[in-house]
Amino acid sequence: MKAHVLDGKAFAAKLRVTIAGHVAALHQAQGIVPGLAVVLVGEDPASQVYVRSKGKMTREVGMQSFEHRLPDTTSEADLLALIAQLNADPAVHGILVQLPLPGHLNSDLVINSIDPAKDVDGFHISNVGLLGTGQKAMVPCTPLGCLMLLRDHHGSLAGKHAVVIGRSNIVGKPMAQLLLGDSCTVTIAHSRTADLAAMVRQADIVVAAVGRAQMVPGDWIKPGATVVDVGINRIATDDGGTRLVGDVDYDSCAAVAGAIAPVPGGVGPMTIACLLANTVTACCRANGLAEPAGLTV
Ligand SMILES: Nc1nc2c(c(=O)[nH]1)N[C@@H](CN(C=O)c1ccc(C(=O)N[C@@H](CCC(=O)O)C(=O)O)cc1)CN2
Repeated sequence: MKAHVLDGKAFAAKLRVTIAGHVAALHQAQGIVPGLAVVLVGEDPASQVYVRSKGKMTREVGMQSFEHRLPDTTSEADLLALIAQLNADPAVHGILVQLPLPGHLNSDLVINSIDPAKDVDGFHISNVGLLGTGQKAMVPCTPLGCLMLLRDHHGSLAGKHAVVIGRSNIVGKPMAQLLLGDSCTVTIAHSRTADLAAMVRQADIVVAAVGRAQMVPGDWIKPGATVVDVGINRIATDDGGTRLVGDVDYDSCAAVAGAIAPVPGGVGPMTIACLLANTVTACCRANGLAEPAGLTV
């Protein structure tokens, strides 16, 4: 059996077309243009690529993009002052601080200084609490993208056993909350889980977000299970170059799974599309307007 491929690239492209329609309608009916501010501190090469892509796609769907690039010597006080300015700016509906931040900056402090209503990453402690208690929140983009792919493939997820490998605040924990919200039975596993292979073999849905290249082999996967790979790992190739791989060993997992989200082209593109979706949602909430259906949970 060869697994069905969950094509995040195609899904994200369609979602961006839908978002562009909502942005145009907001402009026409209300004279409002949603605005997204992205803050990059330092020169991490991968972060620079993601931030460039975010700006480009923001503009492509018709929203305003505000980019702030700060040197890696930026003090915490200066970064907090910029966030305070963006919090107060009515043209800015969404604020995102690209992670990771340079080591001298306290990420928790910085994230929690963002107005929760503009926290389109869904990382602010208020949004974490709202999501965890089943209330209306801003939902982290990568887990939201995974959930959209899973719902699109399965319809209802109720009763399925989902094993999330990884316990990060960005992916693992919010992913588990979202799957619980869809009535899955959820196990959060991690590098210190006893007999991880046996645990993963019980899963109808595996979400791998552990940050270790090709860690999950095909013989950990229950035949027919759905595998969502969140990993982004660059590994060396024999010809001296590099290539991107996920946290699962694609070929052996695809041979056993019923469906699989690949790397690249699976969850990654969904992350940015969901960021744009969250910005439209934040803009509608800020203006007391009905939220378009299908952009969040
Ligand atoms: N503030 C945030 N920081 C980070 C987040 C986040 O959601 N918020 N997530 C990641 C990085 N990220 C977005 O910021 C991101 C990662 C990957 C992709 C993507 O499209 N990947 C492509 C491959 C791209 C490549 O070739 O390198 C794919 O998987 O197909 C988009 C966004 C950490 N920081």
